[in-house]
Amino acid sequence: MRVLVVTAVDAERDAVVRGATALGSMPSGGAGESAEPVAPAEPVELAVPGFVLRRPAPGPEPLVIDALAAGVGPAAAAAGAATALAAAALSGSPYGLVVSAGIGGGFTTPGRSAAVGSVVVSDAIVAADLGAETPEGFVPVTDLGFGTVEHRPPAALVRAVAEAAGAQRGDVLTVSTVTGTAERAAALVAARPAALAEAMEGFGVAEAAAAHGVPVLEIRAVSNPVGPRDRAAWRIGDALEALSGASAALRAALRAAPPETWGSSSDTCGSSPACGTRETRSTSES
Ligand SMILES: O=C(O)c1cccc(C(=O)CC[C@H]2O[C@@H](n3cnc4c(=O)[nH]cnc43)[C@H](O)[C@@H]2O)c1
Repeated sequence: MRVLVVTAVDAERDAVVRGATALGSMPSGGAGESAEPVAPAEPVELAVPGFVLRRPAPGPEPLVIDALAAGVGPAAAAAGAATALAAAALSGSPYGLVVSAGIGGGFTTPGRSAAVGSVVVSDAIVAADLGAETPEGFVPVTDLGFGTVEHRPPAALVRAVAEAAGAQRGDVLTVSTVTGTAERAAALVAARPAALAEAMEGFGVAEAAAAHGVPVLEIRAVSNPVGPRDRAAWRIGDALEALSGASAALRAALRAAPPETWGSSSDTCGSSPACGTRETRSTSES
């Protein structure tokens, strides 16, 4: 299977490549075996129009992981993901999974919270601010009769990756404006009580994946709490380290839980018109 991991910036992409390469360099069974690891091979660079993909050295399993830094925000993420997906489909080797990965903010809710340095795997990828402001409050685009505001990864895959990564599962919100007040953080959680993390790219990646009929997942390593702006509280190094670990876990989970175990109930596309008909999605559904 081929997997496309989309990050915002180079530092995140490199953390993903480091993690995915570490397990790939194990001689046979992966992490935990006593045999000496071989020296990891250098990642390979591949050009797609407008972007460069990095491919960690492959492991023994028939799994190819490509990592792409597409830029910050949902529009850049969607453009990068869609370009790579289209190039792969046209080359006759479509991706079987797309992952939005990077650092993010962690919510603190009455029931549970995502601490700095921890990892969140998405039960749902949610466009939290896609809609209209009205005198009665925020109205999501779906209530206006358009599109979708949520994509749901295959539940079995979410469980497998979260377990392998020692991560929490929860909703990951995509915002175009980083939350900077306690009031806004509380409003987001009130609208979406299962929210555990916030970032700026997941929904864009998910829309591109849905347009190609490919399952999607989001992994966020928490670099800061969601709430009042406090740059001094950021722990980007710790989060990138956690992202690396989660990328190794992703590779291990995909070995243990290949696509045929994900079940047929993935509602990645939901009712989104972006998914099109089965015919328009057929290039990557084999
Ligand atoms: O200047 C600020 O106060 C500020 C606060 C949080 C994040 C930023 C960014 O510019 C980071 C954007 C980048 O990192 C991801 N990210 C990390 N933490 C968050 C967050 O709390 N909310 C949303 N996005 C976050 C994001 O996906 C971008 O790729 C600036």
